[in-house]
Amino acid sequence: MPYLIILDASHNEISSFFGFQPPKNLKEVNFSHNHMTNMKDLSAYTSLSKLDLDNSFSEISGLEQCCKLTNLSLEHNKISGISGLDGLPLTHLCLRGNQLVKIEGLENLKSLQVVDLSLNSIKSLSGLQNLHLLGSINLEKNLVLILDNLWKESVNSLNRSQDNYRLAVIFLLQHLTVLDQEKVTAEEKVSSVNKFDPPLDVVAARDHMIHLVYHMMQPQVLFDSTLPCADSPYPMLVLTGPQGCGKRELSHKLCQEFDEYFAYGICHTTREPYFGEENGIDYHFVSEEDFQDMINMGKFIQTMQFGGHRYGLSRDAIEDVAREGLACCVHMELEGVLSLKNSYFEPRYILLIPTQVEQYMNHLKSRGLYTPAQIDMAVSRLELYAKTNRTRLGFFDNVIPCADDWEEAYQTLRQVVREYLLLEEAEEEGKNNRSSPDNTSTGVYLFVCSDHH
Ligand SMILES: Nc1ncnc2c1ncn2[C@@H]1O[C@H](COP(=O)(O)OP(=O)(O)OP(=O)(O)O)[C@@H](O)[C@H]1O
Repeated sequence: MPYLIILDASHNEISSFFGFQPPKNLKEVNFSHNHMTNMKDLSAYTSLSKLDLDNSFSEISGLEQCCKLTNLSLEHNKISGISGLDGLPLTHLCLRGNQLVKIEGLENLKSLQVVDLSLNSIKSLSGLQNLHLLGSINLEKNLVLILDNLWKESVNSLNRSQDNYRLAVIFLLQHLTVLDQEKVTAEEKVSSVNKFDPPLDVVAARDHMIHLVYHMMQPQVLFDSTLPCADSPYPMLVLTGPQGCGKRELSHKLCQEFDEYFAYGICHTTREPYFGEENGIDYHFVSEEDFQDMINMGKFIQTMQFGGHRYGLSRDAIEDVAREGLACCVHMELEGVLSLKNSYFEPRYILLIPTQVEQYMNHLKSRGLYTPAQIDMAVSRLELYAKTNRTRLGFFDNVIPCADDWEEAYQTLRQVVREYLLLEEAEEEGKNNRSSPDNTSTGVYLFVCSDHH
């Protein structure tokens, strides 16, 4: 039958495999449900595009030359390892009901769109990560319960329960449209990203929500930082920028020089103090447990995780400063800013951004506090700040470039703050009219009334 195109010989008792002259145009063959045990070389069947071989094979072989094979079903065999498929143009592959324990040998099947690996003993999903066209996968009835061994660390650490399974797989295989025979919905895709790699705004919104709810569960109190009018919120100054960019030193310096206006807001952290740092001056150094207790008691305005430690600005830290009649000056990373922006405080945000990457790296190295990985992380976050500044107009009230020498940056910062405080104008006025009362001493008032609001 030289013109045979489709052959269905399924559900018979055939034990020998392809024992006939290869018809030149044979495209689809179904030999499933027979008694075959060994695959054989099919290099002469060059037109084959669809092959069903549900039998008793324990190994895949002989398909290497089938350069048109797009659909292959090896359902219900005894295959314990995937091999011999490299480079085939397969789009559909079914290995349901075999003895697979891991996913291997698929990395070069770049055209794969639909894969059925159900009813095996697969424990890990690694082996699927580079299949960018994969839209449908069936993993039902496997051991993929504990998704360790994954290729994304965020999922590795978070995903330990069956509940997370579906979202974790959807997150890892972002092109999926069908998982375990169920359509992947847009909501699931969003939830999976929000769970395993949430955008900064989502993290900030969650952080704010937690602190707001815990705070609302506490008895209500009138705070010193609550000014009587909504138009004049309590004044705060936030210096932000990547780790070690100098914002901490500049905040301290600013609070020293402008001590009639600002005091340093002391955050809490769970990290150990560095050499020379003092509890209650640089940070309140607390245990993980105490930090969590403070969250539960609604003590924080915002918190963030950074480098494996937690940081948080407490209401009391702000209150301590407000009680003195001063504005609170704090420094924090971008995530902290995003969370604080959700609160009712309306600080001025000043971004300090290192302009010389090399210099910034050397500075971090010279501090002797960070591992190379931490330095890389800090440097990679430069772009995050730069991008936020580029894409979110007005997100930062001022941007001050800083190089190795912070004196120049401080002078710019100082000038910016003097403008906020309307000190120049007040001095000018004082010069012009020496007899008028000096209004520069009420720093809080001036700070609020500047052109920002
Ligand atoms: N409450 C907070 N929310 C968000 N970020 C914070 C908070 N408190 C501190 N940070 C920031 O966390 C980062 C790590 O702080 P840490 O003091 O451990 O690092 P550092 O190496 O001394 O860096 P830096 O000199 O910038 O403070 C810093 O960028 C710091 O500004």
